[in-house]
Amino acid sequence: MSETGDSGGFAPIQALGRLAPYHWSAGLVMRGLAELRIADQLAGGPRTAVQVAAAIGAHAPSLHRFLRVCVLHDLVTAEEGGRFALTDRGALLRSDVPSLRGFTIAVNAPGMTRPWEQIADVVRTGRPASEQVLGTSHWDHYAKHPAEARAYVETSATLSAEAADALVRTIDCTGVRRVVDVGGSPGTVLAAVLDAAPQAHGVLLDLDWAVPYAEAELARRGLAGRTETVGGDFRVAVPPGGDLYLLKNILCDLDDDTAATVLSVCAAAAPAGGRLVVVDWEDTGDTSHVHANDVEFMVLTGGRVRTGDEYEELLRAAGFEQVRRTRLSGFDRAPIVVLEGRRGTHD
Ligand SMILES: C[S@@+](CC[C@H](N)C(=O)[O-])C[C@H]1O[C@@H](n2cnc3c(N)ncnc32)[C@H](O)[C@@H]1O
Repeated sequence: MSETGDSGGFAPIQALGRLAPYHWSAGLVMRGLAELRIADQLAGGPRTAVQVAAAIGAHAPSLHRFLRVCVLHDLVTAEEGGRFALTDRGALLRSDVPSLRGFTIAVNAPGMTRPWEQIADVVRTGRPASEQVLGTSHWDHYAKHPAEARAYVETSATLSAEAADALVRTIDCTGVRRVVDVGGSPGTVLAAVLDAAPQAHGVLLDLDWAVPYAEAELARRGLAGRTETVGGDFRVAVPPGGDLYLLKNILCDLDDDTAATVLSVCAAAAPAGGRLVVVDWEDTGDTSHVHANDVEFMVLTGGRVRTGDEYEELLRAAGFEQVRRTRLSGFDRAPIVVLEGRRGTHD
């Protein structure tokens, strides 16, 4: 807000009027820009809508009108001669460099946006909306919508890469022989652990639809010979005999009862003394970006972001002892906690 009480040159009511319409929001405009691969076309320099439309096979007058809305979200700028230039923000939607293009498409896909349309109901009832609006759970929706699944998995790989590198600097991988990554697709985290533990073999469990993505990634990383993949439901069973069980960003998607079930399933599969490592968003008490993730889980799956104490309590209740807690460095805006426990010797 400026000193005069304006917001971006608008009176508050006008500013809110421009913020309120969901379908004008940066998210959906970015999704259009990303799907049309417009940023790729502008990466080499400013071009007119006619030039871009010819390259991407679009209706030039409509593209021109759409690009003017992209200007409002600082994705492009309008230049002389009717040309549009890419901004630094818009460049993050290119498809030919590591970018947030996949993320933008994935988080604005119907599997995510349609449950969010029920936000008032979710808040009223305390129940997630996916089943009600999609007719299936959040994760099973991907089995029926491969394009959304692909965008989600690509995003997951991009977003997990940095955390996976931080994780292998945080936990001790010395002497690990058999790592079981529970809900591990697309394999980014398992690959990082196996790179840090060259003596280890890896097993990745995920839902059937997600397994091929993990297989492709593990093969791409040259790890096909050191890994096996299993399709299944971690609420029912996980592969036995691991000396290290990994659950990264799994508990945040689960309500307390299901989280307790999954941890008990892991405890039953692990040998006495077997290690469990939970890596997840942490509610540190301060308002942070993690609270947006928290509401996302509330809406989509009924999960939630927990405090370190809450995670620790879940681990201990499932029979994991000697619980140690640390945090991944470099994730201050959305803290990520790491809890390590060992399965007790008693059953
Ligand atoms: C938020 S992602 C985390 C992926 C990975 N651990 C990471 O951090 O990159 C959750 C994963 O759990 C898998 N998943 C969800 N429900 C599952 C279930 N009931 N059984 C097995 N996997 C499941 C999803 O398919 C997805 O790959």
